[in-house]
Amino acid sequence: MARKSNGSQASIGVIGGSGLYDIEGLKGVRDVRIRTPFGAPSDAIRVGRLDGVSIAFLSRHGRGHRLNPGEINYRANIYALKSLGVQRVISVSAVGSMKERIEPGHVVIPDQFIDLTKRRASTFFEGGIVAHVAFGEPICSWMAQVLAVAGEGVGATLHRGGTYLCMEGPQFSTKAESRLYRQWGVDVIGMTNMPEAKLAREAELCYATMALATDYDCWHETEEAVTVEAILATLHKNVALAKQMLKAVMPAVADAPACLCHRALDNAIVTAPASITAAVRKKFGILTRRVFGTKKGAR
Ligand SMILES: CSC[C@H]1O[C@H](OP(=O)(O)O)[C@H](O)[C@@H]1O
Ligand SMILES: Nc1ncnc2[nH]cnc12
Repeated sequence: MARKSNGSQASIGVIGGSGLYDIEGLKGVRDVRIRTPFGAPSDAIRVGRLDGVSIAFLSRHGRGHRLNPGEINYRANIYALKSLGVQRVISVSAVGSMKERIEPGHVVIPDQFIDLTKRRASTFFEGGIVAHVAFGEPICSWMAQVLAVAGEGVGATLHRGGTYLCMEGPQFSTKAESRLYRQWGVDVIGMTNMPEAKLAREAELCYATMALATDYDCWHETEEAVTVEAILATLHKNVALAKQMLKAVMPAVADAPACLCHRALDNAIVTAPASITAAVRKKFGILTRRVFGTKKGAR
């Protein structure tokens, strides 16, 4: 069950991407500024209730869209959500379509990722503690299912499953790259879901993405190559749909059953407990408390 709001706590986190800088209809709103051992998140986190369900909303690029995809402190964002009690994260993202059948305006719920990012901190587990979490199924299948049902319920043209390729950016792809990714079978392209999804898994949070197609990137022979102008035009329409989907999905997410995502660190930490210093244990507090607390340390 979702934890009901006790002021600054929420069990569901929403990370709003391009075009989604706020959520309408939140009641009892509080903006919480959080400092984490990994630095500052993209913005203050807005905590409130949507139809009685407590949620924490974070603008990925910051309000006003101040951070490019490579500048986002993904570790701080995920850590900050975890520190508010969040257990499930819904990511909302603008993406380019790599398939003819995925038209701008459609919604994709990806189930796989290809990570081509190059210069981002992509793990919490370094500097004295090593962990290797399983990532063969990077998306929480239960969350993906309820997002799909919510999308279909509000009339979205929705594609269940698909591979999201995450590029470094901030420049868009070359045509050669775009054609290559199509040969790989990629469905959508974006710049932000990696390492976000990896970090969510390390933090034992469920994670699923509502990917809003805004353009056909630059591979398409007859459509114009992607521009920010075209993306923003489609985004304004998409964002209304995203907000409807978020509202529709909340009751189901709030009543979610226990999930394996919440045990991702079971058997993942390889550092011998005796080798983990007190300072490292302190820094990793909320991330490792469950495993160290229940197992008297990892193997
Ligand atoms: C302004 S379009 C390009 C921008 O939009 C996507 O971000 P997000 O996933 O946060 O919606 C894409 O990855 C780029 O960062
Ligand atoms: N074509 C594209 N490439 C990368 N990120 C995007 N976000 C939206 N459209 C995109």
